[in-house]
Amino acid sequence: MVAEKSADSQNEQPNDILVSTQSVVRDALNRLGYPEEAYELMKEPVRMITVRIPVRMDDGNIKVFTGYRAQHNDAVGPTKGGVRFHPDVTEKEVRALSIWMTLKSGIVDLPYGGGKGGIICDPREMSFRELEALSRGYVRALSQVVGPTKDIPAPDVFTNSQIMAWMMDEYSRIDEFNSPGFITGKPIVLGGSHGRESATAKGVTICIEEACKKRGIDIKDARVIVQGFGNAGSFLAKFMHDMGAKVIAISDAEGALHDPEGLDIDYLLDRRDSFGTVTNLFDDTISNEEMLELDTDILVPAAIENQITKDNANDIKAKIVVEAANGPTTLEATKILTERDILIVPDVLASSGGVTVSYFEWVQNNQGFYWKEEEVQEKLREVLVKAFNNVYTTAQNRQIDMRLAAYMVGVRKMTEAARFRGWI
Ligand SMILES: NC(=O)C1=CN([C@@H]2O[C@H](COP(=O)(O)OP(=O)(O)OC[C@H]3O[C@@H](n4cnc5c(N)ncnc54)[C@H](O)[C@@H]3O)[C@@H](O)[C@H]2O)C=CC1
Ligand SMILES: O=C(O)CCC(=O)C(=O)O
Repeated sequence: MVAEKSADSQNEQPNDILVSTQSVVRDALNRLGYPEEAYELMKEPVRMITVRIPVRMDDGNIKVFTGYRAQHNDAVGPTKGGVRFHPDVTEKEVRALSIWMTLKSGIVDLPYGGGKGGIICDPREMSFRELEALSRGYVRALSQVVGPTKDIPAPDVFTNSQIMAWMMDEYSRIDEFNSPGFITGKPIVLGGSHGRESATAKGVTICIEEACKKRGIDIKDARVIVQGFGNAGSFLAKFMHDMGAKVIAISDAEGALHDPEGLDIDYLLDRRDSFGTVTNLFDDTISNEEMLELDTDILVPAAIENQITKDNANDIKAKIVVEAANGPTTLEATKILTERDILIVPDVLASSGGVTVSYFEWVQNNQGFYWKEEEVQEKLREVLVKAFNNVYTTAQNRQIDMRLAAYMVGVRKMTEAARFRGWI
């Protein structure tokens, strides 16, 4: 098949996450023998919406924020994925993130396509009232194209259950109907699911357990480094600590903490703020860059994109890299790590616990009957163990890395659904 250059690849940057995602999607579809149309459909979201949201700030002035929602593909079912509030959000990033959501849903076999949203803002510098106005404004701007059977948002970087609650309330007012299934990651009293808050980290933990079995590592003796101390990273550090591993370093946007004897995770959890910042309370910090290169058994990037690149991949000392964050490792770095026999458990598999329990939440909202925490945990484990082994076996059988294997597993469901619908 001819490898045509996409419009984006003409301005290709080495760490351009959309271009690199498209190239792995193309490779996966080619290896599965799908025609070029499948790639044409998969390479971009079917719908990309830009919204402008005016918010009266506390100083009395109006500030107009830009937000995005990408709906990648709804061949399988409604689109689904988180909304991030971050100053570095870009349209291109949201497009790539929506493709990853389609892949995740395919890997864990959910009845969804991928979606993703973002607003360019810094919630760390906004008041509670301003954040509420922004969250409600985003939903008003998108109300015609989202909904429990169309596109279902959820939390992501710097958004949380309170923001989901405001968004659900705004949608319910517009819809003139109480609509808990419009959004997931809600507080329990508003129809949230037990286990959703820690679900991403729980899914990462299950992947670490499975990866350790493959590489003969005992978690009880293992040293772990976690980049990012927010929803994904802090719960993960706690789970690893409780399983007897030594969490020797953690970080946030301001820096990193390192103790070769193991950090006091319960103390750090107690002191972190709602944006996952804790290192600012300490003097003896190191940089995120230094932390990634420390000697360890397991490295979990759980913050942002493009953290492991060709510039530091040769200095990574971990035996296993498990990607809790979306897109933390570039393709060049993936190649280097794989050549060095470091096992990478890719984001679209490792972080799929979040959307899996979001699906459980949506199912519970739709049926109006709620499950116990143990039931959620049991179902999550079953889904993730199966997904991990499916991807691992694909990688072994085809002699390819886990990222490409995960994409091969992930693209299949959407492509088959599109074919049956007669779209390709
Ligand atoms: N929350 C969820 O359910 C899911 C999250 N993810 C991914 O996990 C990653 C983290 O998300 P959350 O934990 O939800 O976000 P969060 O907002 O709860 O925490 C983000 C953490 O990353 C840190 N951080 C931000 N910028 C950084 C930088 N430049 N360098 C180092 N650290 C930095 C923050 O200080 C904070 O500790 C993201 O890639 C997100 O897309 C993936 C699947 C689901
Ligand atoms: O819980 C969800 O629906 C989506 C989570 C998400 O945005 C992600 O996995 O990146």
